[in-house]
Amino acid sequence: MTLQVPAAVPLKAGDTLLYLDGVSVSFDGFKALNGLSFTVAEGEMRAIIGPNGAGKTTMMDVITGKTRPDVGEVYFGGTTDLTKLDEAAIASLGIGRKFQKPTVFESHTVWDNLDLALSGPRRVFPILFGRTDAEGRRRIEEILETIRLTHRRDALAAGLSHGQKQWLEIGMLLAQDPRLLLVDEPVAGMTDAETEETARLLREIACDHSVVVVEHDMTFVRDLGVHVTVLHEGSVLAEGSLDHVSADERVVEVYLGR
Ligand SMILES: Nc1ncnc2c1ncn2[C@@H]1O[C@H](COP(=O)(O)OP(=O)(O)OP(=O)(O)O)[C@@H](O)[C@H]1O
Repeated sequence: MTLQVPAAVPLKAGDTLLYLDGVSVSFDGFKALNGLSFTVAEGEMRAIIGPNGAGKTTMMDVITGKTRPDVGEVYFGGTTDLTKLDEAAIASLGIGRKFQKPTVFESHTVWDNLDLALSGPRRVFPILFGRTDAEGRRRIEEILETIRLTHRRDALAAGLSHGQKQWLEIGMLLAQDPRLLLVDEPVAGMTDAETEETARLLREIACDHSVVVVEHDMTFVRDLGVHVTVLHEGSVLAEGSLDHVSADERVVEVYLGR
């Protein structure tokens, strides 16, 4: 095991869960991120909005270690330098990511999907032999309640609606007990009712997790009722309540007015 000595931790990162400062990423000379700086506090839910190409996916890729920044600082929990770690190490710190397209195991039941996700590959063996312990079963029941799928527990994931598959995948993230959930466009393709329910569901999850949600659906972002960071051309254009950023002429011009 290598000891991580937080040598030159910026003091300002100390009381944040997620800290990005001056992060830039170039692809063939094009700056997808350009001096991106923002922080997320422990226990906070933050919405990230911005036009296509603003850098939202690249930002998620940097946080999860999929893409290395050319310059800039990225700290988790105040002291862990994420730019030094690979994707697996970052995931094991408790940063869980949900991509836009659900990737549940279609031929398994809702229950088994959650069981498999509960604490990773180490547990596949007990699951195969039906040996998930009482604590594990209690945790799955709790997650089923949160993701509104208790009544579908024995259904094959293939038979769920698109919205329910998204909820199941959020549940699979929860099963890994992350400190920070990164959720990419969760309501794309959902019905209005599912979208409303998803805002409620994420607000419940945010009571005991930190969450970063990327989303284009403004009705949904309003329902979340959280601070919003507006990205544009790889950096932060505006930040604050949705009402605050909606009143910013620059935000209207590059995004909301479109
Ligand atoms: N691997 C790559 N190679 C070259 N260019 C890339 C790469 N990844 C992203 N880009 C470019 O960087 C810019 C930012 O892309 P990114 O996907 O982060 O934006 P986004 O805000 O997530 O957009 P969307 O809302 O469409 O998902 C875009 O112009 C994109 O074409």
